[in-house]
Amino acid sequence: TSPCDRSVPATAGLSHDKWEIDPQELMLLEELGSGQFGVVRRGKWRGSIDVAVKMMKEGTMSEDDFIEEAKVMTKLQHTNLVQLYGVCSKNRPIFIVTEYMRHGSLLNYLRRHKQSLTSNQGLLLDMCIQICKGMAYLERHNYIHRDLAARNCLVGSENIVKVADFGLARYVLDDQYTSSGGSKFPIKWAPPEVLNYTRFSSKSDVWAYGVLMWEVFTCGEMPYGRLKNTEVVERVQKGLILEKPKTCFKEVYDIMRKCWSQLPENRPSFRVLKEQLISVAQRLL
Ligand SMILES: CN1CCN(C(=O)c2ccc(Nc3nc(-c4cccc(NC(=O)c5ccc(C(C)(C)C)cc5)c4)cn4ccnc34)cc2)CC1
Repeated sequence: TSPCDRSVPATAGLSHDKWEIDPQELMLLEELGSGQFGVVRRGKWRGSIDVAVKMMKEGTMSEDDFIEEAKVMTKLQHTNLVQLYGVCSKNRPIFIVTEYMRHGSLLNYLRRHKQSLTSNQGLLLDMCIQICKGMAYLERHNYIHRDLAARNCLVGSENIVKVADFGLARYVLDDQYTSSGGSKFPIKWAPPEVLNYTRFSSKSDVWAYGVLMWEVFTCGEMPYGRLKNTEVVERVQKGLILEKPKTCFKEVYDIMRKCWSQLPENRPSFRVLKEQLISVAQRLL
């Protein structure tokens, strides 16, 4: 049933704000895993719509700020963004309800299908293009992700790939995650200006996107292998970059390298990246 379904009394949406979901309309099913915030479960909304429900462990996020932001997030709609349907904020823990992606995180998908994916450059490039389209939409709406990585993208049916949890990083309370010196900070996906001044922008998302491309073409290897965070910071600041993945066209690696320009202004926008990747795909495949 779509929200404009007439079978629901017209006033129904008015009593609740439309981003507020009535928990009685949710049926919680199996656990999908747990992340930074606690348990995530598959569910059914209004009996038929497949959803993922993040149950936010108390004290893990600044809830009121997030609930305010959820109104904006529900308006961000694109085929390559995991759609936020709404929140259940009237009781604790709060629930974040999104569309369901049946194949889980892109990182686990790459690792699970490494055998068949390694030889399929076309599919790997298509995954990168899909994510780039989602990120170009966020860029157009001046929306910064702040934690773009293969672990934060999700895979649905027919090799659909979508960007998830955009903007959520701002509401994490754990300073091990939020401060660049913290043990949980995603150092390996951060550009120099984020490491030095935590200056996030769409151009810092572009740097992270370059690392995500490297994750895709290595089918889920850990960037910089077992190097410690301090060693990675040193290398990045010296301008050392990730080497070309074995199974990756040189033209594709050249695009990755542009995402790792030291200065943000020398990195391409997602809009430009999308055009470059599509033309490489047309030429090479
Ligand atoms: C054949 N395989 C069997 C195993 N398998 C699964 O179990 C599986 C299937 C579907 C899954 N889908 C989803 N899984 C999740 C999910 C599951 C566990 C953890 C998380 N992630 C989080 O909770 C989380 C992510 C990021 C962040 C910050 C703020 C740091 C950026 C905070 C919290 C998401 C969210 N989803 C949103 C839409 N669809 C899903 C997840 C797992 C995949 C398929």
